[in-house]
Amino acid sequence: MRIDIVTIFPDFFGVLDISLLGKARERGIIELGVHDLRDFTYDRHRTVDDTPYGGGAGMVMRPEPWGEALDATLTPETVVIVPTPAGVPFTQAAARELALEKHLVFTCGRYEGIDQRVIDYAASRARVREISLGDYVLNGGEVATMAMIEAIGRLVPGVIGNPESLTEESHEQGLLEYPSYTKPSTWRERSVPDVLLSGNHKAIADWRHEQQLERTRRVRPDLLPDDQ
Ligand SMILES: O=C(OCc1ccccc1)c1cn[nH]c1
Repeated sequence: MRIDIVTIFPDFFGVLDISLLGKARERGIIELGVHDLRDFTYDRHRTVDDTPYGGGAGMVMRPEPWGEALDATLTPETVVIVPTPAGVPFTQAAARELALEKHLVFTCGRYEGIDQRVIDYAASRARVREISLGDYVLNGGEVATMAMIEAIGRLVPGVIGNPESLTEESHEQGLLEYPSYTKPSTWRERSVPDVLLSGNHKAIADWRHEQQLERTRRVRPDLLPDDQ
């Protein structure tokens, strides 16, 4: 998979050289390109924003630099991901689907956002997904992009050593994950549930599923179909 990011803060993504994604890049499983939007401006001040038509507070990102940045990165098979509070909620299912794509381009908006014509133009050239991480507002798309790249990157085939560990995570079967324990079996007067020390794999699996249901009922009833 190739990932391109267009941003006015390219240094922000230096951290993607580290850890799991750093290794996936070394192994050639994921290719990453970070592009400074200002490299696609031609005025002396490398201007990327301007005042909004129709008035109102704040600034809007100008279309010209974005058009050039997209021309330099888009292919017909690209999925353009636009982090925005006005987007479709991001889910583990979306991460799984996007992990199978060949090419993702993340467009990091700042200020009040990107001129709408850029999104419309991109949609004439490639698939565009306007995605929200949650119902809150960040100053720009960079943090949201980092989170999505981590959620998607770890699902790209070959990135995680043991894909088995991916099947029992929260949200994988639509439920929250069961509580986990490791040595010592007693810690500060608190002991690990006996069933987990029993060696009875059926009882352990049943206990874990019940814990998933109980935790999901308590914390995220919205995830449960009405009959559970
Ligand atoms: O703030 C966000 O994206 C950055 C952004 C993009 C466009 C205009 C303002 C801010 C965001 C919140 N949830 N998911 C994404």
